[in-house]
Amino acid sequence: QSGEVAANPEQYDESYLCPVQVGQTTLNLDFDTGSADLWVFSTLTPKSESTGHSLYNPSTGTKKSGYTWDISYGDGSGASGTVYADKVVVGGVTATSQAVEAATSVSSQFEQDTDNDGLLGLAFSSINTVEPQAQKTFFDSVKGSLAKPLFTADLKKGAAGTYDFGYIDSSKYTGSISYVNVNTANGFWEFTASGYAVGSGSVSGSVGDAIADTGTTLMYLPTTVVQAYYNKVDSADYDSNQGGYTYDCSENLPNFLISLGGKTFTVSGTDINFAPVDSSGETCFGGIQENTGIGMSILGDIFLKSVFVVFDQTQSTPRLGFAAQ
Ligand SMILES: O=C(CNCCc1c[nH]c2ccccc12)Nc1scc(-c2ccccc2)c1C(=O)NCc1ccccc1
Repeated sequence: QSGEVAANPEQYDESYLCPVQVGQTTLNLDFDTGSADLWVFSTLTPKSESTGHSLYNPSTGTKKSGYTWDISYGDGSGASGTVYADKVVVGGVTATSQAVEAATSVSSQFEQDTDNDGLLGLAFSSINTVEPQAQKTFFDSVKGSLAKPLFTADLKKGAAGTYDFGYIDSSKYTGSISYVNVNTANGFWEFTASGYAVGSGSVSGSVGDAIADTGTTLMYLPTTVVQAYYNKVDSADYDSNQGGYTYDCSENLPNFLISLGGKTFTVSGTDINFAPVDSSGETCFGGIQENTGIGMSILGDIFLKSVFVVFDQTQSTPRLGFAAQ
C-alpha cells in the first residue's frame, strides 16, 4: 500500500498537524520523527485537560492490560496513560492493530494547544516508552506492506505540505536527492551534517551530529555556529529571559547554508525569522538557537520546510535523503 496525507501548519509553523483516523475518530496529530510514541487525547483524559481537543474513544480498541506509557520531552512537556490496539489509517495506509497510547494525563503545553490531538511518532521503535514492552511505531507497523519501506516529508512555510508513505513523488523536489547514512543507536534519524556558511559563499567547518526532527519547531546548532550566524545580525543578542537569540523584527536575517551528503542546502533568512516574542511585534525570536545541553543538533521544522526529505529503510542501514524543494 501507499498514501499521502496533508501536513497543516499551526501559527508561525510551530508544528504541522495531519488528519489521522484512530479507531472511529479522525484526530489531528503532530507527525514527529523525533519520538516513537503514537499518543492521543482520549475520553480517559480528564475533562479539565482535554477541553477543545478531539478525543479517541478506546471502546473501539482492545485494551493491552497492564501496559502503560509515560513520555517527557526536552522542553519539560509530556504525557502518560494506557495502551490499546486499534485501527489507524494515514492517507489510506492502514495499520489494522496499531498500539494507540491513550492519555490519562497531559502537560499544560499540550492541554493549551487545542488543535493538537496527539503525536504520531516516526523515530525508531527502540525509543518507544510503553512498558513492559516497547510498541511499534505506525511506520514500523506498515513498513512491510508499503510499496517501498520509506516515507517522505515535504513541509512548507505557512502552507499545507505532505507526508507520503511508500513512494517518492519526484514532482515534490528539484535536482537530485543526496543521501546520508543514519546512526540508529539513539533511536533518532541521526546523521553527520557537514560544513556551513552564513549568508552566502562556500561552506566550511562542521555542524556535526544532528537529527532530522519534524516534531521540533526550531534548529538547535553548536554554539560556535550560532554565534557566527548572529554576528551577521546587527540587532541580535542573547536574551536569557527569552532563552535564546532575539533581534529587531525589522532586520533582514542572512541565509544559512548547510552541506548534507555532499550537497549544499540553503535555509532562507525569511524562514529563519521565527516569531515575535510579544504582541508589540518589535522583537523577534530566531529560528536558529544553541543546542547546549541537548547533546546533538536538531534540524527541526525551520530547516525541514526548505527541503524534501526521504526517511528511507530500503537498505540494511537506514538513510536520509535530502533534495531542494
Ligand atoms: O522530542 C523531540 C521531538 N518531539 C517533540 C514533541 C514536542 C515537545 N513539545 C511539544 C509541543 C508541541 C508539539 C510537540 C511537542 N525531539 C527532541 S530530541 C532531543 C530533544 C531535547 C532533549 C533535551 C533538551 C532539549 C531537547 C528533543 C526535544 O525535546 N524537542 C522538543 C523541543 C526542543 C527544544 C525546545 C522545545 C521543544
